[in-house]
Amino acid sequence: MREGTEKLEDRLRLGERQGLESLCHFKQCEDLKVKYNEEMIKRKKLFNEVQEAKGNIRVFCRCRPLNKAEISAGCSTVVDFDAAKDGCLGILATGSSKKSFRFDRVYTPKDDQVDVFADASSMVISVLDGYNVCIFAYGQTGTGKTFTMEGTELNRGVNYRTLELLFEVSKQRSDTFSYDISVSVLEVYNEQIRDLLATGPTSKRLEIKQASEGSHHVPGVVEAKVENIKEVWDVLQAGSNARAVGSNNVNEHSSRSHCMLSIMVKAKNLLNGECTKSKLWLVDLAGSERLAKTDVQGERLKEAQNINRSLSALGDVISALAAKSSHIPYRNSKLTHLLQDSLGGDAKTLMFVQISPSDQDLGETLSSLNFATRARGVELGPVKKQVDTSELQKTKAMVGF
Ligand SMILES: Nc1ncnc2c1ncn2[C@@H]1O[C@H](COP(=O)(O)OP(=O)(O)OP(=O)(O)O)[C@@H](O)[C@H]1O
Repeated sequence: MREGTEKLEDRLRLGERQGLESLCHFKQCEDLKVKYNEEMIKRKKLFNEVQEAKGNIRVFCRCRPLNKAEISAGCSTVVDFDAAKDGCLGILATGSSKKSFRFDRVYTPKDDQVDVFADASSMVISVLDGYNVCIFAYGQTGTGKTFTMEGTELNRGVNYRTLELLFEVSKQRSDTFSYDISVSVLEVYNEQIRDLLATGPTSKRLEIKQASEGSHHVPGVVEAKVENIKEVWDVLQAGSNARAVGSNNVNEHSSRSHCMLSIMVKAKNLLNGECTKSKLWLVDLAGSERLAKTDVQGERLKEAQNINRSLSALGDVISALAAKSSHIPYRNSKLTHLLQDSLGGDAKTLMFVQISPSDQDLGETLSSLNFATRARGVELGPVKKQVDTSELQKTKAMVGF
């Protein structure tokens, strides 16, 4: 009898434990369901934002503050931010006339790096969903292109924040997706491509090739696989240092070359085996100001001609896209040829047009704003994922489809 009671008690304890376990399991399922629904709402929001972004080149305009030299020289501000919240910007041209411009966003000198990146983040994340993306900063020297893209150690810019966000989102999605992220850092100077991550002597000329599936790449360029944000910082620093090594005057040199960070993403959907390959370009362009022909000669003249040529080529590509021309002249410069997959077609493009507030820079400011206005009119093609079908076929074969 006593033995029977003990057995009964054991069975009750076992039943209680199993009951608790299934309750826990139920609770876990409920938590997962909530998490799943939250994730789906987030994805839908992102999808809507990306859909909204399709169909044109988005243009964000950012104006830096007047600098110390300008203040002590008594320069005045020609930019009117009264309607900046609505994407409108006024430029007080000569006399009392005012010229108005409209962009997707307008940032005043008071807006910080966090404000700027918040608006770019949905486009950045879409690279994890298989879209090609290009974000570039355009403008006169000294207007803050490098500040927006690279930032400073204490005030990091779009490049670092992009990778930080990509790691964060890929971690959140680790139940359903696996991601491989690698990074290349290139510089285009005088129409020559330089690999800023290459170590040792690099006498080899780097050229752009088209792969069989149509995408463009530079054979031989270092693609550094990055697993976490610490590694990213090291890679970005290595690129930045290499840029400095190649020149006597870093700032001078940086205004005369295009610095291009390429982030390659290979994604695998763990549920259906679908694989995508996509690329995100983050580009700090050379200064867009036109130098008077009489002011420059020798090496400086060659630099200026190459910058003019490549920025004109960028303008021509944008115009051809706007005109829905059957031929888009990507190959007229190294810059546009490199960006080919991420400019036009089914890619998403974001341009930061950087301006100075100073009356001394009025001419260059108007020229940059006109360039950006033309770019904003460009309609791109339908949104399509860069599905890597070879990987999909491999996975399907493995699971016996
Ligand atoms: N929004 C901003 N807020 C505060 N300082 C800024 C801002 N934008 C630019 N600056 C400062 O202005 C100076 C010039 O900026 P930066 O070097 O980024 O210009 P740039 O357009 O990249 O020039 P370059 O073409 O010569 O490379 C830097 O000292 C930078 O810190």
